[in-house]
Amino acid sequence: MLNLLTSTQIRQADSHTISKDQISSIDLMETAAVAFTDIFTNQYPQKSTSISIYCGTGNNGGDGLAIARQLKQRGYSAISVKIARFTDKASPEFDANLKRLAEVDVAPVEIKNDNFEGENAVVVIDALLGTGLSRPVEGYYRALIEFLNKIPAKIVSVDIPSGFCCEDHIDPKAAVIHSDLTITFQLPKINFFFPESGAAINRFEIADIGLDEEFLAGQDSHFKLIRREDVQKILRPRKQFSHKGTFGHGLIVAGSDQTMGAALLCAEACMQTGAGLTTACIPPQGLAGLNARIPEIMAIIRERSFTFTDLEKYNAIAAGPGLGYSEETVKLIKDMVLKSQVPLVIDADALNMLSQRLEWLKKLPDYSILTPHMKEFDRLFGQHNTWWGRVETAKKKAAENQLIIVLKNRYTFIVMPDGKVCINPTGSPSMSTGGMGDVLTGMIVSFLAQGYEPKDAAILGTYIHGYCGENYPGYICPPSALVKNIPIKISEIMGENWL
Ligand SMILES: NC(=O)C1=CN([C@@H]2O[C@H](COP(=O)(O)OP(=O)(O)OC[C@H]3O[C@@H](n4cnc5c(N)ncnc54)[C@H](OP(=O)(O)O)[C@@H]3O)[C@@H](O)[C@H]2O)[C@@H](O)CC1
Ligand SMILES: Nc1ncnc2c1ncn2[C@@H]1O[C@H](COP(=O)(O)OP(=O)(O)O)[C@@H](O)[C@H]1O
Ligand SMILES: [K+]
Repeated sequence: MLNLLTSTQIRQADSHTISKDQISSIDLMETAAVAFTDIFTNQYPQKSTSISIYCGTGNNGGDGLAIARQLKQRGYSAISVKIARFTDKASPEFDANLKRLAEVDVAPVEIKNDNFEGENAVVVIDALLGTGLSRPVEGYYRALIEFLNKIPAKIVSVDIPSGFCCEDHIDPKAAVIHSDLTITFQLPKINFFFPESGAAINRFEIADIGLDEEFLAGQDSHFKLIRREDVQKILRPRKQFSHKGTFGHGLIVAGSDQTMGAALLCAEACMQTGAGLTTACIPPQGLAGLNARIPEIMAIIRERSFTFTDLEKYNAIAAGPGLGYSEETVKLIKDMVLKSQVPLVIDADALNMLSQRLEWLKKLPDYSILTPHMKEFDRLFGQHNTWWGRVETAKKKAAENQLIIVLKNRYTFIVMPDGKVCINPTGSPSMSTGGMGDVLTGMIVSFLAQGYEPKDAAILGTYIHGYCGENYPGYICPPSALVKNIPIKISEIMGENWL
């Protein structure tokens, strides 16, 4: 997994690379400028595009000046450079790049107060402030950022949108550039994955600047980004002499009169993800639908006062999707919490029951997996004002109770009992449709049933769920369509190894 680092750690990686590879800071900046320009020119190949580059006087501004020179040398003819010179301080690399800019015949304009001139460029490159941000942005910088956010130009930020806080709580009132594209150096920054960054970051791309990989991987960090190769390493091919018993038996306790679809989606996801057997425990009204839609799935009919006498025959159990909240269902779930010998996947209504009975948290089998969305999470663990706060709480609760918490969003956070936070990169807004979480629960329980470790089941389920959704060729991805694609998508990820 990719080790995600704080701004301070990335600065240390810069310095380490400079001393180890015996390259100068100015040369590293040049590498960064070239890597940025390669991506930028792919996005904007038209050399007549009018481009204004706004530079601060630190190293982010130094990058901006080097990028201006690169663009000019590559034949971009309509380049203008604006320097926000609000203090007397300037970094040596900034000064050096300012001198080099004269070589390509670009004369920068200096901005010294908030008397900004109109800006007609089609593209603005934002190189005002980078990871050296040391305090909230105020004064002329704030005014300039607010000015740039109002003009119609597309904004491409260098490394981070100016004013962006790379880790810790994001202040919604902070002055920050609203970028269309952020081209970031070496590593995505931790807060790129937090929902509050949505205003500042529409999308980002990574420019490799050759920092020492070993050093980056060796830094202490709780945040890891899941990559395709991690998933490929975990997935096991199905062996020739395997049979349905090899792949486990998943039980789905779900569904009520009004929300039977949740049970059907969850059970189908379990089957399509490869469990040997899937049983859905549903009310009698769901039986006809289940048999008609998914004949592969067995049913246990849940009449009033139903209790399980044979829980031990299931290799994995999921509870909650569309289950409904009644005295009967609470009793059923309580029984499972106390009796199950295998980790449970707890979702939807079962999570809401848990939030009223927090004493169950300690009683759940170790490595049980909770799959809350934001509202379910706050119902469980209290109201949070920021996602950073939510993730901090998830780390604490996962450790205290030896649980895995799958906190769902655009980038789902999979929080492990040891405090590790694995961030899932896959998925798309086409997946924001009711029923999508039910499918995720079915996929996770399926991997558990097949014998994967709970932490691996959570990673596989979440990554592959998002992968199926992001590749769906349509404006929305209906959960019932996603579910049919799961087997093909798993073999696509596995490549030649799928059998
Ligand atoms: N060789 C390398 O290291 C490489 C670095 N690279 C690039 O360097 C960037 C980091 O550069 P950096 O450290 O110089 O910081 P940067 O973001 O330009 O700003 C610092 C200046 O801003 C000031 N300032 C801070 N907060 C402020 C505020 N709220 N409002 C107003 N001013 C504020 C601060 O002042 P001070 O805090 O000292 O008062 C200082 O003067 C990084 O993002 C990447 O783009 C790449 O080229 C790769 C190689
Ligand atoms: N914009 C998005 N980008 C990526 N994934 C998304 C997006 N919107 C929703 N999802 C995914 O879809 C699922 C929705 O789950 P949930 O809210 O529990 O749905 P439901 O309760 O309707 O089943 C989560 O796994 C979430 O990560
Ligand atoms: K910037």
